[in-house]
Amino acid sequence: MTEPLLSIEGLTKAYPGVVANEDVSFDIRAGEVHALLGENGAGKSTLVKMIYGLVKPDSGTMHLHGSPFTPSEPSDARRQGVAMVFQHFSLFDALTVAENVALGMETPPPMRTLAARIREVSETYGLPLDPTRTVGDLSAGERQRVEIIRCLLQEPRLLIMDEPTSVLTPQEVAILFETLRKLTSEGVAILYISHKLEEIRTLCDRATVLRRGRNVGTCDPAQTTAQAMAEMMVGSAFATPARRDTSPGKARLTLDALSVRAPSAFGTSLKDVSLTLHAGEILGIGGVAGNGQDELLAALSGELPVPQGALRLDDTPIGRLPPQARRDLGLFAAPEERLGHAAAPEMSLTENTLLTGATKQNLSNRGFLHWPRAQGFAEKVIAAFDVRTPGPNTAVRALSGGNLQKFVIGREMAHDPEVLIVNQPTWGVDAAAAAFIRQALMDLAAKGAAILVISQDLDELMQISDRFAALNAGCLSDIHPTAALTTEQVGLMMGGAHDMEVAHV
Ligand SMILES: Nc1ncnc2c1ncn2[C@@H]1O[C@H](COP(=O)(O)OP(=O)(O)OP(=O)(O)O)[C@@H](O)[C@H]1O
Repeated sequence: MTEPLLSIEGLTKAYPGVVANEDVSFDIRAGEVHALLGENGAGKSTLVKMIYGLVKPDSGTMHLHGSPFTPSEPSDARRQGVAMVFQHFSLFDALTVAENVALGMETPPPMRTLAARIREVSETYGLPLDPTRTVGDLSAGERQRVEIIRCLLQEPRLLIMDEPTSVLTPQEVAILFETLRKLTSEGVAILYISHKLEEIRTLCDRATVLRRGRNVGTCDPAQTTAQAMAEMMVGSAFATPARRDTSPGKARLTLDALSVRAPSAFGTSLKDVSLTLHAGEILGIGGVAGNGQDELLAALSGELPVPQGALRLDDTPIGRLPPQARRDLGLFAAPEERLGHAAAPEMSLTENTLLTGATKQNLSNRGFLHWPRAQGFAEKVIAAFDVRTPGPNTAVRALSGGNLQKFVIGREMAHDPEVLIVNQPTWGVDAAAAAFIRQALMDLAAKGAAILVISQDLDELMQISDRFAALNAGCLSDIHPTAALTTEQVGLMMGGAHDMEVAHV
């Protein structure tokens, strides 16, 4: 039996109204990939923040290599060999890779030495990255490599990764797993948070499951089915989404040869994009992040004005209408970035209902807000989407990532939209909640809504969408019925084979 690298004994941390971690104990061994599982709000982020010195436990102890470990801040944790790659990268777009890495170091070496070190680590660990490239030009996978290399330069003994594969292509996931395996062969331990259970079964040696802040057990993922792990997290069985029979209705939303410049320097311009979205269908748009997804959502939601005639809702040209005017016509949208875009972090859930629901739910009248009604609407969303929070007056920033996602998607769906555009609807959401959101989208389509789902999760799109297209460098592939597509054809569409022939059934 290997001596534990890190032992955690009875860690407890409470926030107002919620115990995020309660008496959590487990060990992490050198050279293992240890998964930390749990549904949204189970306390995973809180636990790793305590290990990384960002949050101080109320009680409990930790030992690193047998010595008491009480990191007072992240730099203290880093000095003792603990590194962390966050879900949200903290990089400056306008700086180079090497400059970004230097910013994270307490005493950076001269730039040439650092660039050489980055090249060396990048080659040793199979993470291709040029230190002189500007970060704004990098893909999500390459940005993540900057963060990983930044960590590896500190030669960590424990590397914590928070949902590292949610932004990666399948090929990038394979590269990352190779790197992690090399690290573990050198004795580094990896603490790995993810909701992707099949990946955990492939990669991880052990998994510890948190449920409502408590450790409910450790299992061997290779010997446990994904469904069994999901049920351990939730404490009960849950239903997987069931496809419905579809009969698409009339065309509702039509985008006609839209070309539009990206609003930001590092965005992607849309090139000659045409699509028709019908009542009662889900149209899935796949593709690797950064290929025009944000711009497409912005053009459809009204945040990015386009030529008036390029976008029509039924027969009405709406290209220049702002988001609120589109909502008045029944078109709602939920963007990918939940903090700061879909929701205002410092405002309460009740206040956040006003952002998109003021008119549709009659939450304001001649400029006066109707608070009881807004609160009632927030409570309805919380109940319908099982948002774990002490109540509607909680600030958005206090919600766990997955619970905020449930709130944002639930808020738009609760308006009973006629046309709904969503980007990454289940990003960071646990298996049971993802199944719930997917089922809710299918039910809404079955009631006649026209739904466009942009997602990087191909399995999700194959499961819920009736037709599928892929975005690549701002161009949209042809649109095909999902049921007729093979994985290989989908890969080709994502790679930019726009005029491939697909057998229609
Ligand atoms: N700063 C904070 N203030 C108040 N409550 C908080 C704070 N941070 C976390 N919480 C609460 O603690 C609980 C655990 O949250 P945590 O972020 O650790 O969950 P998680 O398992 O990482 O969830 P997810 O998978 O959704 O990211 C949640 O109920 C959350 O609302």
